[in-house]
Amino acid sequence: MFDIKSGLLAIISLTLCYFICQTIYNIFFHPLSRFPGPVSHAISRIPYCYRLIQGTLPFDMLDLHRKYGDIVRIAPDELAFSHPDAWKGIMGHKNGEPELEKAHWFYRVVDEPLHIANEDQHTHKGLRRTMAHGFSERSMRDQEPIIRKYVHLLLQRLRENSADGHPVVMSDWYNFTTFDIIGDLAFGESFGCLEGSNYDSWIKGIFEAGRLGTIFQSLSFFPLLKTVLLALVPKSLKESREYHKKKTREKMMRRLNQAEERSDLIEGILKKREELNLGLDKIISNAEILIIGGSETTASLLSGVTYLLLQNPDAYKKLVAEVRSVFTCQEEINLVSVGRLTYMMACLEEGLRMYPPIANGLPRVAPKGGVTIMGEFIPEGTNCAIHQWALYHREKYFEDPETFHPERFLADSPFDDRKDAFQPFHFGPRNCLGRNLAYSEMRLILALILFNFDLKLAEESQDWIQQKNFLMWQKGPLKVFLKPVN
Ligand code: HEM
Repeated sequence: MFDIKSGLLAIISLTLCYFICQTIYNIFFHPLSRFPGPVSHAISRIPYCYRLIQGTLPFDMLDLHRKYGDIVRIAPDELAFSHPDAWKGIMGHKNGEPELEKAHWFYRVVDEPLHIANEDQHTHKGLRRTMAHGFSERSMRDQEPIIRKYVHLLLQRLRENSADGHPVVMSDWYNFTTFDIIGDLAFGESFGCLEGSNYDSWIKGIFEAGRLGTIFQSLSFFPLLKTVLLALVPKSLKESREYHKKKTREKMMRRLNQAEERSDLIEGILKKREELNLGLDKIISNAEILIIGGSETTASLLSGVTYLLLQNPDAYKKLVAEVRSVFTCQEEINLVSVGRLTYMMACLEEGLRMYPPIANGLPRVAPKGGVTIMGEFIPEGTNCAIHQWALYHREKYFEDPETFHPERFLADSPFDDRKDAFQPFHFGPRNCLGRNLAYSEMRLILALILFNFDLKLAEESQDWIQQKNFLMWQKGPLKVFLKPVN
């Protein structure tokens, strides 16, 4: 007689049997089984998700590469690469062959309109060509007055806030500045962070999105669980999301209603919106990705490099001497003239190496028919990623990687490094469109601060760099004493 008990037993046995067969297949017969890595990662996606959600993935990846080598299997269907040649193999131009598309489980976690950073290859090309105008040398020259306006407000705020002799939270001030600048360049108005000395709720949402993003990415592998959890999201959270969308829409409508032409980052796609078939939602999602990609990244690096300089007094003194000798007054400091600061550039590069704003690997997927990377055949459907923080901390490619040595990036560097491993803005047709803007903006801000103030790290921020990473660094307050130079 078939009763409930034996039915249940049969289901449990079948499930167990399925998992055992799956485990044996993943370890011994899967096309990726020849690649080294921890058995737990070969069997299941869960260990990867656990590290991602815990915020320790960048550091764990370094341990894994040290133990297993340049190519590590970090999930049943994912390989992590840690070698200079991997950039070209995974992200390089493919000369007519299909590119490795961005992994949907990582890039498209919510049902929102797509944008330049997560569109498929074909649509991306047109968008990028159009948006590139806003990032040209000429546009950047036109954008300079906007950028300067916020940097000058930053200097004013720093003077006011340091006057009582207390340390200022530099990490917040860098965030306020870069969010206001990109807000203006993408939406036609700032977030008022510097004005109000406060974060806008829009920006607080971005910080929360980092942690939530890792959870959603992990849930992509467990769709049933995702559906259940989404159904449990409280009504208040859904309402606040709707409110956020409404405010963003109003922001963009104000930009669209501006009559005069504006040489900003969004003008290009506004002009071609019909040709590219871009509705308001898509324009907004592209503006949003500019804010997310263009402000937290530069602000993180500015905080990181400030910390590293203040922990390395020789480098700090050398940089201050450079800024104050190349320029005699602050009016000389602009987006172009900061190009004369060679030591500053080396400091920023070294900051990007030790504290890359995009620390984790962003997975791409091997196309139909597979692909060859670093001489290895990689079967189709395999996720492939390069984890920057881990790669830049490997002794094999960077001499004395734990120490801040800007000299390694100078022309006559005595360091025996593999510089081609260093790609903080990624590589190939989907590399960072804002690279030049980022460098100019960061140099302008840092140069003006060092020209105007002497800096000292507060005691409570000595270990500031010990952070977790949830797609972005979980920066604590970076407290710094500022003393006006004159
Ligand atoms: C230190 C600062 C920055 C770093 C380290 C950085 C890094 C990156 C990286 C690694 C990517 C590739 C992402 C991927 O493969 O999915 C990227 C893409 C992008 N970045 Fe940046 N970024 C920075 C600043 C900026 C700024 C200031 C902007 C301008 C607002 C910007 C705009 C973009 C855009 C539009 C893309 C997408 C490009 C495409 O898909 O064609 N970034 N960035």
